[in-house]
Amino acid sequence: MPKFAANLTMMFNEVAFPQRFAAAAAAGFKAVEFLFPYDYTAHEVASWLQENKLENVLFNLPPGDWAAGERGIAALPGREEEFRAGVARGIEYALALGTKRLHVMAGLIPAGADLRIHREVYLGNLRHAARELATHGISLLIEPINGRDMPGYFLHTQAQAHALREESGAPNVKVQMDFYHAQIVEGDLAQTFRKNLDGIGHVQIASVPARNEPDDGEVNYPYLFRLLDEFGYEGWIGCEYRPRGATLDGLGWLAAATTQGVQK
Ligand SMILES: O=C(O)C(=O)[C@@H](O)CO
Ligand SMILES: [Mg+2]
Repeated sequence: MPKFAANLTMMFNEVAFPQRFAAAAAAGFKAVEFLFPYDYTAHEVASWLQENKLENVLFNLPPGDWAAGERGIAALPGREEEFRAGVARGIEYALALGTKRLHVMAGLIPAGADLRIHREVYLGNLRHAARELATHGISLLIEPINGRDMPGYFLHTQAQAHALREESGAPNVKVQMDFYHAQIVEGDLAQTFRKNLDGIGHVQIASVPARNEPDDGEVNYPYLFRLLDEFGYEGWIGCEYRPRGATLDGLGWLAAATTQGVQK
């Protein structure tokens, strides 16, 4: 049965990050995801999860200098040492939080760069991270991101991500299929999901094109939720959207999905 996790980076921004855990739990969520926990100690974040009986289903490995505009370093030559240190830091947090999925961002590639070089670096880093994570039973996720929101990002299409996943040779490398990005890049969401089901480790949702609640725009989410159920998807669905107004006011879609028996 599809299960929904609140994305605390985008949702419940009415309150500061530490208070978003209680807000999500009060709204009925049993699980949360967020981009980065590193501004806080692992102990602090673990305590917010425990106090609110929440599971953390996903966060990202350190992405390089985010404030300076970096969006991951996994495909950037010359950053391998920093990448490995980031993997160790991510594992340290994942163990403290009980997290079983870590997303690794590939990075922005300069125009005209030799993509073969970036691909080789990326595969080498994926294999290293996957090996380290496997010893703790953690999956490594890679996510194609649309080039309108993130121009220059290395990974765009589902096919590209699944080809790299297979080439990594690591069974714990999975694709994070964000329906918002996938719809913007290529559409054909239902068939693409069905075809790649075994290689998908996490799903994220938002309306297209506004990236708000999944109850408007060009994607029919009630239909997709039913399909995910029929296909036997057992993973989490991260609600990675920017609420149009107050987060609670926009949760009607979740109540409807729950009533229809989508969420258990
Ligand atoms: O943009 C997305 O979609 C993401 O999931 C990123 O926030 C990277 O995790
Ligand atoms: Mg996403």
